[in-house]
Amino acid sequence: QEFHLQPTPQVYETLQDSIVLPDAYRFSADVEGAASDAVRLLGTLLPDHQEKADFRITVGVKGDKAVRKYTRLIPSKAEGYYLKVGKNEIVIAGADARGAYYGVQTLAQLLTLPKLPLVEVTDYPDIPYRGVVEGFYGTPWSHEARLCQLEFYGRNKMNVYLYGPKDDPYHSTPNWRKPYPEREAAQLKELVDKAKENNVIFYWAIHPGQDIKWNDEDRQNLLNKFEKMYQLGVRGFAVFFDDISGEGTKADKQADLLNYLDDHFVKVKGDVEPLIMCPTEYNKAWSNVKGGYLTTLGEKLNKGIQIMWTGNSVIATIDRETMDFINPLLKRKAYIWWNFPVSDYVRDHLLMGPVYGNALDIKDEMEGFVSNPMEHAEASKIALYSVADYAWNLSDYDSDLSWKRAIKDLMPQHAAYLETFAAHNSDLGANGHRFRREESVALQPALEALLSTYEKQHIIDEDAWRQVNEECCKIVTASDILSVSQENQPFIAEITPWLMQFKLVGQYGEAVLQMMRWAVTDKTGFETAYEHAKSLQLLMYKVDTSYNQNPYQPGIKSGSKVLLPTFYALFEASVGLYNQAYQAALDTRAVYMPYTWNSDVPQLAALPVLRKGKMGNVSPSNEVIRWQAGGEALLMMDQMRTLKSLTVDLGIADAPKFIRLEITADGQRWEAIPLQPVNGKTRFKAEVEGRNVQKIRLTNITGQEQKVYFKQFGFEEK
Ligand SMILES: CCCCNC1=N[C@@H]2[C@@H](O)[C@H](O)[C@@H](CO)O[C@@H]2S1
Repeated sequence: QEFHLQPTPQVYETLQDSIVLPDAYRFSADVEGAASDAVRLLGTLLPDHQEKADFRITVGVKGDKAVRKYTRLIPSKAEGYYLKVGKNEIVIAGADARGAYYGVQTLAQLLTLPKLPLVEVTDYPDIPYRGVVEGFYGTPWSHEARLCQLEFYGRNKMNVYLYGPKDDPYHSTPNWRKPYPEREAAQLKELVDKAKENNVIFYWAIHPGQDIKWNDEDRQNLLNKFEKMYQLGVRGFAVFFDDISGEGTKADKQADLLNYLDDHFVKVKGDVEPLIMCPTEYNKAWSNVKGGYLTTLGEKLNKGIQIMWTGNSVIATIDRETMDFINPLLKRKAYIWWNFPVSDYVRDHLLMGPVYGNALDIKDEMEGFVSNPMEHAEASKIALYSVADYAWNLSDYDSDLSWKRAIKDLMPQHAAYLETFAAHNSDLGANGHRFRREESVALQPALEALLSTYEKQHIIDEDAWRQVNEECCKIVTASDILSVSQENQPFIAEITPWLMQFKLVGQYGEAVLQMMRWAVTDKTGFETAYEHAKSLQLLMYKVDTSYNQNPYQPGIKSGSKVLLPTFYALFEASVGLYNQAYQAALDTRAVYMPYTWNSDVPQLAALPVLRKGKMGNVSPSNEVIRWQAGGEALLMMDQMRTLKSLTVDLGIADAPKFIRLEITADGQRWEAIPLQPVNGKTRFKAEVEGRNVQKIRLTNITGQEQKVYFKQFGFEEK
C-alpha cells in the first residue's frame, strides 16, 4: 500500500525526487515565538543543528520574520500550514501556532520514509474542532489510556479532548459541586499538561442537570468548580444537560446559566476556549420543535457558545438534511457529538469496522465533530483514526482506505491479522437504537453462495466452500497470533476475550464445513465433526457467559452478524441431510432463543432480549423513555415456562402506580401481579415463584405519557 499522509492533506504535491536529510543544517526560527511548540516537536525529530551548514530548516508562524517570504503560500485558515521539502531546505510556515505544529507532525510522517521526498503541502482542517469526547457510560478510561490517547490526537491533528465520563462522580450528580480529591486532581493536571504538549485542547465537562438548583448558590458552586479546574490548567469548559429529567431541563434556565458563565468566567479569563453545551434535546427524534426548547437556546444563548448535537437520533450518521434541520434552530453551526464507536448500549460487541455513512459535502455546516468512543481505549483508535481523517478533509475521505490505514497504524507488524479480526467484529447486533454496521463484507458473497446452494440443492458450491474454509483458517491463525502479540499489549488486553471467541467461531466454521463434506458420504466422519461442532458451541457459550458479565449486555459476541449465523444455518442443514440419509435423529438445533420481546412504545420496541443460562434480560436503555398512555411491552416465551423470579426497575420509586404487570399461561386469561419494592428505591419484584407463564405484559395504566428509565426487566426460570 503506497505511502499516505494522515489525515489526508488538502493539497499534496510531490516532485518525483527525494533527499537524504543531511546531519548538519542551519536553523532559523523564533524559538520563543508562537512556533515554540513546533520547534520543540521538531527538536525531537532531528539531530542538533549546526551554525555553518548549507541545508536550512525554517519554522515560523505567519508574520514571523523567518517565514516572511512564504506568507502568500500559507493558507489563511485556522491551523493551516505550508510545508516544503526542497533540495536544500525545509520550510514549515503555520497560519498560527497549532498550524506550525501540524506542519511538523506532517514532516514527522515523511521522515519515517527511507528517503525524504521533495514535497509541497498546503494544508488546513475543514472542521475547526475535531477530536474525542469521553462521554460514554461504563468504566472510564484509565489514566495511562488517556495519556496515550492524547499522543494519538496530536499525531492525527485532533485538537479536542472533552472529558465527560458519565460514571465519574465528580463530573456528575451529586459530587459535581465538590473539588476533585488530591490524587484525581493531580492526574487531571497531568492530562492537561499532556494535552498541551500535543496541542490538544483539554475540555472539562460538568453534568449538573439532574440536581442543579436554579439559584445563586448553585451558580456559585459551578463557578467555583470551574475555577478549581482552571487552576489545574483547564482552558476549555463544557456544561452537559443530557440524559436528565425534571427541573434541570428548562431551556431558559439553562441559557441563563450558560450566559452567566460565559460573561463571568470565559470572557473574564480571556484565555479560555468558547463554552460548549450539551442540550437536553440533543437529537431530532427527541426534540419537540413546537415546545420551543431548541429555539429558546438558539435565541438566548450568547453567540459564542457552541451547542452539541448527535443528529437525527442518538446514534446516527450525519448528512446535509441533518444540519439543515438543526443549524437554523440553533442560529449557529451545530457541534457534532458523533456516537460512534461508543458501545455502551451493546457492551458485548466491539466496533472495529470502518467509519462510514457521514456526508462528504457538509464541511461548512459543522462547528465541531467529536467522536464518543468505546470504553476500550486502544480498540477505539481504529475508528478515531478515521474520524480524524474525515473531519480534517471531508471531500477526500475514503472510508475503506482509511480503515486499512488505521489498522496498520495501530499494529504495523500484525496489520493483516488485525484486519481479519476487525472485518468480522464490526456490527453491533440487535439494539435499541436500531443502529447497525456492515460486517464480514468481503466474505459475504461466498457465505451466501455456500448457504443458498446447500440449503436449496443440497450440494456444495466448491469455490465458495474453499473461500470460507480459507477464511476460517485465517481466523484461527489471526486469533492465536494476536492473542500473544507484544506489539500493543494494552490493546490485546482489551480484546482478548473477543479473540478467544473469534478463534472458536473460526474452528466452529471448520467443523461445520467438514459436516457438510461428510453429511451423506462418511457417517463416522460426520459424527465426529458433529460432536466437535457441538463442543465448540458449548465452548462459545462458556466464553459468552464467563467474560464481560456487565449488567447491561453481558458476554462476548464475535462474527455475530453474518459469519456465525451462516455457520449455524449450515450446521442445521447438514444435520438435517445426515438424519435423512441415515434415518437418524440428531438434534439439529445450533442455538435457540426461547424468549422474544416486542412493544408499541417506540423506544422499547427494538431492545433485544438476552438469555444467560436460565436468566432472561431485556437489554436496558440509557435514555429517558416516553411511555405513552396504554403503551404495552410484551415478553413472550417459545413455550410454557415456569418462573422463579421477576425483577423490574423503571428508575422511578412509584412504578406500581404507573405500570401494571400481568402474566398469562394460555395467552387468553391475564393475571395482574403486584410489584413489591426490593431496595426501597426503584427496583421491584413480582411474586411469580412456581408460576407457569407464556407471556408477561407491562402496561402504562395512568392514561397519560410517563417518563421512565428502562433500567431492568429480568426474570429467572425455575
Ligand atoms: C449532544 C450531545 C449530548 C449527547 N449526550 C449523550 N449522552 C449519552 C451518552 O453518554 C452515551 O454514551 C450515548 C450512547 O449510548 O448516548 C447518549 S448521547
